[in-house]
Amino acid sequence: MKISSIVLKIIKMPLKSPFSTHLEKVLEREAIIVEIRDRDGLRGYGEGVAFSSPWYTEETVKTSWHMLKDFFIPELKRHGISTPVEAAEAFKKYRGNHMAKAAVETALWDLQAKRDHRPLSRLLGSVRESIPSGVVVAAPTTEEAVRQTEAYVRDGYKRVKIKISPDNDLKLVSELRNRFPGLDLMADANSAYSLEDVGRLKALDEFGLLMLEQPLAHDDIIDHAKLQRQLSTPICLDESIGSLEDARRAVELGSCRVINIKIGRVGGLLEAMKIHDYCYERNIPVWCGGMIEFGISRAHNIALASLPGFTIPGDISGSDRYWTQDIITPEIKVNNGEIEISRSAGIGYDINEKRLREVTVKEETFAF
Ligand SMILES: O=C(O)CCC(=O)c1ccccc1C(=O)O
Ligand SMILES: [Mg+2]
Repeated sequence: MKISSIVLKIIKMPLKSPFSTHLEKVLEREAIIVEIRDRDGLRGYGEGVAFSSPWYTEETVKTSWHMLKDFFIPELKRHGISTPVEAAEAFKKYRGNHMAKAAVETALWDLQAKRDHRPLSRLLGSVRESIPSGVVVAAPTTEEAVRQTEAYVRDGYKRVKIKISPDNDLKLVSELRNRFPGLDLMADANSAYSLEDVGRLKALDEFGLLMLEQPLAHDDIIDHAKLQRQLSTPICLDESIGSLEDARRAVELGSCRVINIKIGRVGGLLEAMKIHDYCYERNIPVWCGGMIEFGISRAHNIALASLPGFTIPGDISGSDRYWTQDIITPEIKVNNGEIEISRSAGIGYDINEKRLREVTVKEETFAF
């Protein structure tokens, strides 16, 4: 199997409603689509999940494009690499830029599974038929958050995550708890707190949250360990975990009891699976994080989240959570809180070429 060409695209689409956090208000999503074609005519797809500005991690759409064009695609070409495991190995010599690496690596996983005529979930080792679906509420006011939560619970979502900061935490969490006493509810702070807020965070212990995600700094595991010792609510780390080594250090220090795995944040599916395996052996629950993504990345997330250690519903919602129309067909649907795993080869969804064309703002082809 040899790669014949790689096509990079930037797409842009407005969100159905704003995604509000204390760090950023996302109104519109740009992403990079990677299409890898082989000499037999098969096509593998990946999605670069960096945002337009570096508010969540240091990468952006533009830095990802630069890394892909000037380093990662030439690296594949130079060494005749066509498998995801070889690509992950070759990319190790370049520091960081995990989302750009994952965009290519995930496209190669899709291609590999299509070559093998198997669903990607099966290639990764899953036997599940469906996965439970969770949703994120990131509304600008408590009233709006309550309204959205009601609608998502009615739609069947099995777990709701809210975004909190010192500006809204106790009001929002207590209001939702009053209205939905039995709901599987968790809160993500995206580093809105410091150890000085330990009193505020201890007050949240009363509300039976499934977990508290990334309360402290994005690059910290020391203070999180100090905080975890004072909280009964499990801490889940997101931003702090960029690799298996990060996960090992955080677990050994007691910085968290749960890990959010995002394929883009950790540099690809291979590293994501290594973190899963490490946690699975130690009975540490993991779940699959979300990046307000389009259907290609969502499909890769579904395959990953079908592995046995993913015991908590992830931030994997239906295509209609954010988009009036997705770039894949069929769109991802949530039925009774579950997403069925496609039985088709690869990611299991086709590209909606017409929709993709409509939203493409930049395109470049690299011949091999
Ligand atoms: O994809 C989703 O549904 C939202 C997931 C989410 O909360 C999120 C979205 C963008 C950036 C960071 C985060 C996060 O988990 O911290
Ligand atoms: Mg998070």
